Amino acid sequence: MDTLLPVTDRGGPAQPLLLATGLRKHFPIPGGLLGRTTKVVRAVDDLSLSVAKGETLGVVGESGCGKSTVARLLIRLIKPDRGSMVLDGDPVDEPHGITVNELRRQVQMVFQDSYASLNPRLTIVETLAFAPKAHGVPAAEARDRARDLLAKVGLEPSNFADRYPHELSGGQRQRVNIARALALRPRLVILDEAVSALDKSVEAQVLNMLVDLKQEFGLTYVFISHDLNVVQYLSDRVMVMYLGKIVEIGHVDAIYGNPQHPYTRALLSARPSMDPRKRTREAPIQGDPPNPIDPPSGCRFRTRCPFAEEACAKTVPVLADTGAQSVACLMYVPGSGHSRAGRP
Ligand SMILES: Nc1ncnc2c1ncn2[C@@H]1O[C@H](COP(=O)(O)OP(=O)(O)OP(=O)(O)O)[C@@H](O)[C@H]1O
Repeated sequence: MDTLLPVTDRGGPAQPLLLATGLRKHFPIPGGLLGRTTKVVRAVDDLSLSVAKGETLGVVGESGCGKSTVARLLIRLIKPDRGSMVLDGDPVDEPHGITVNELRRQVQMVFQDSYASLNPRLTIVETLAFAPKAHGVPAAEARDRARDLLAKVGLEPSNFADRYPHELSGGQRQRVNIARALALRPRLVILDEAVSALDKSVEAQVLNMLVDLKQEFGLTYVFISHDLNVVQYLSDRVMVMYLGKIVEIGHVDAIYGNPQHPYTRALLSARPSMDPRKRTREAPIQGDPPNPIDPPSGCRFRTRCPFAEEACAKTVPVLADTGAQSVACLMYVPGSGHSRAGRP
């Protein structure tokens, strides 16, 4: 079985809505004499993923591991150095496949900062009608649609349509951002820490709204968050990133119930659990991630891994299918040279 393809609950491979292969993004750092680029930040390195129609793919990992860079690559806010993407069978490739403009219609993004994302000079209804008008929807229809969308995100149109962003609370503004993301009837919505700035009670309301909207509009989500509990609640599958790479990916129950990569195990053990019986005995993760300008050779996690051996410095582990999930660790590769190989 191709380990990158998501698996439906019935066990068969699901049709990917978005397939990204070999994405790489290295950010040059100007330095030295004449500002020549001498070093690069390896933000995302040869990363492949697929998102199935109708699923929510959760993305987790420590700060700086490349989650937002993946999001920005998927919507082409930034161009990959390498790699390709296919949206519902069509390559994202000008001039032969679908254009970046079309990609950005079908794939929308919601960011964390609800205020910075909105134009302070536009009323809410103008904000929501803006993109549809730019795509040729007549003004009156665009405004009607905007009012409908406001109602869908729980904001009474007669009360909110003519307000400005500064007159709204953070939760209300984020509802507007979500409505705006839906205005062009996208198929995939990428939520990058979209609920992280909200109070817990508001966050819960917005999460439930996201679940309802997904159902009503037949959406697919990529949900990026540092909050492991929220990711577990919302996701069908979860992708765990470390220093620009996927270390583990699979069904949410497999990742949370039986994490296999030493990094995933350490990450999950660090999360607060209300139930003392559910606290794991795993050693918490030590230290900070290495500098992405000069990542360790072989496995990038080896400098913090309790199971690291010489082989881990020599071989870059690729994702290996272990059944319910895929894991990039030599311990899961028989004959890899790791003393625990095949019996981690
Ligand atoms: N425009 C840029 N120029 C240089 N380096 C960048 C740029 N954007 C991101 N980076 C670096 O790339 C790496 C990945 O960053 P990214 O924002 O994708 O991580 P993240 O997992 O989303 O982090 P966080 O959870 O803190 O948002 C980091 O080391 C970051 O400093």
